[in-house]
Amino acid sequence: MSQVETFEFQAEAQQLLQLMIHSIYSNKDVFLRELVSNASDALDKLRLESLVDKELDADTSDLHVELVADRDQHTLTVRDNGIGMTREQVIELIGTIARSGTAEFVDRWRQAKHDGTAELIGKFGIGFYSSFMVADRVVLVTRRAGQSEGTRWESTGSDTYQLSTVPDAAPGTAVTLHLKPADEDNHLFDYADPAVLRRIVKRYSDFIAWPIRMAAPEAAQSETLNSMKALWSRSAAEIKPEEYTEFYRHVSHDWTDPLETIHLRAEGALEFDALLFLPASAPYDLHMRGARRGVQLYIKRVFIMDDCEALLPEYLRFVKGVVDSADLSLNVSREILQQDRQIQTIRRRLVKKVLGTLKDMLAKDPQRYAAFWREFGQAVKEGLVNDPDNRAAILDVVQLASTHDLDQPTTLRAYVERMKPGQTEIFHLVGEQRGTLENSPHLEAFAANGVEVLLLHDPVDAMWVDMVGDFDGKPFTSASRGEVDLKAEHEQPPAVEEYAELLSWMGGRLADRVKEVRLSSRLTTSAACLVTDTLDASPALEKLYRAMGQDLPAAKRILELNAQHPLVDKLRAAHGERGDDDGLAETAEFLHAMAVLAEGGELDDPAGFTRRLADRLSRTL
Ligand SMILES: Nc1ncnc2c1ncn2[C@@H]1O[C@H](COP(=O)(O)OP(=O)(O)OP(=O)(O)O)[C@@H](O)[C@H]1O
Repeated sequence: MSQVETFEFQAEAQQLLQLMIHSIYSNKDVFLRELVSNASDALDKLRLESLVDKELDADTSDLHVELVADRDQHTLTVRDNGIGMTREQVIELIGTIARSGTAEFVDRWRQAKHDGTAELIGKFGIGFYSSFMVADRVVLVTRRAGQSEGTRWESTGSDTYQLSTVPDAAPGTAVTLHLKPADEDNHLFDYADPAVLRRIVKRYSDFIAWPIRMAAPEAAQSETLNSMKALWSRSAAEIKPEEYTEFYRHVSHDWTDPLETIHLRAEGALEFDALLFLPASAPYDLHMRGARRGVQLYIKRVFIMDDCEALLPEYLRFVKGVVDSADLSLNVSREILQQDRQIQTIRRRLVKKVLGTLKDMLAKDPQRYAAFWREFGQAVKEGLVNDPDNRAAILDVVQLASTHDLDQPTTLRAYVERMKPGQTEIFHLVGEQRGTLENSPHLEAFAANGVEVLLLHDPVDAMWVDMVGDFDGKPFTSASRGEVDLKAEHEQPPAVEEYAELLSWMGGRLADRVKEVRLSSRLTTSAACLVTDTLDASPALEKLYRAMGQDLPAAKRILELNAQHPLVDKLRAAHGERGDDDGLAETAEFLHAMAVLAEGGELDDPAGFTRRLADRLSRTL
């Protein structure tokens, strides 16, 4: 054997390994599912690569996974004759946490001092490292298809691993676990016992498309442990819920149960099977750029690719599963797929099916739907912007916070049913913080008149609400834009003439910041608020565009004053007596600053504001 070199695991990989070794995760059997899953992926990859690259020197005549249990040595080997890994790949894939964002996530998780690993494990698959739940030493020997030499990797799961070159390695990958002693109280079984292995494979890996064989010491022939039936091609009536769950875990690398299973079999002109899942909780990278998305694509049971983006729009990126089409060419590439008419038709069907499933869930099980919405609602709302064809179906399943009941989000349908006689618009208020919205001065007259307002505080809300226009013929109208006309009975007509001079003087004084100063019909208790002119973009939308790197010039707002407020009334009287002086100008500035703060905005000169306010207050004492 060649020289042995020692390497250090990447720091985050070490942390993850420690979590595995000291795992309190009770179900240790799942290590085998992870290893078989990796082996099955490696077989898929080799078959695909040999189809694409006719020159590849690889034998694909008997692709399979093999379990070799040695009770005397107390070892278990999981072997595949799949694609294998090069030395560099072993270092990259096994020595580090390769997937972007995962390392950062583990770090943040540790810093937040979360205890327990079950939840962490649920956030993303641990894969190969789960071997260290059951073994105190792991040896991996692998040879990449087309290469002449193999690589041996060995580790006890501490800080380092050893690498060496193996000239005569068999093609594919063999992982040998030096098993920890069985400790059934701790759910650690004898994984060199064929009966235990049979049970685990049947339970977790039955649907794997490749044979999983076990050499039977007493018999000449090895036995195949799994039925190998592609789950999606079986009829839904004969599939047990556990089978769906295990399949979900296999495709999603999630260790929890799916929230919903969608099994679709399309027949006729375009034939395809789809088995889709809605996860119970969002992955940590749901809102990160470049996160993995899409489902697996199979063509006539042959695995073609993971993360096939062309099959589902980005706003449904959390959907996991498999699509198997009967009619595509095996030579497809990602670029071709985007253009392919059949793929587009399948995609349309899948989107309709997913949105239809959401609608049913909302009607039949609102509580479960609420859990779904908490996790994925923000992503679904992106569809209102990006998928105009399905806008109506998305609007049907949207849940929004509302002043009607601050603890329970509402559907738009329920809002419309509660609209007051004569109310023709759906009112909403967009902002960044839910709390700021709830207390916003813009809501005062709405509250006084019992008119419900939707509180939209997700970044994407600012975008869709302007784009969508209406629901059920009722336009979306911002509570902080243009004039409001609530036709309140108690309201006194604003004393426009009395205020004309004050308004025009203040308009001049604040001209660099506001378009106009006018009397408000939306305030009952606050002195002032800022509103957006009818055709201007809301500040939330401006901010969103800026965050996306598009510089939208800031539109000036309109300052509205409450004529019933003593401060405004006294300012009018003082201005009538004294005209323009510095003290009054400062009060005008204060009114503007208060309006900015009340809607959660930022002052241009917060330090100057507090200095002037402190001066003022000290004079009142
Ligand atoms: N038997 C194998 N044959 C070839 N490559 C493998 C094998 N086992 C693991 N790998 C490579 O190592 C990578 C890391 O494996 P690991 O099980 O840690 O994570 P994963 O399967 O990618 O995802 P997850 O962590 O979500 O399970 C795999 O993506 C694959 O590229």
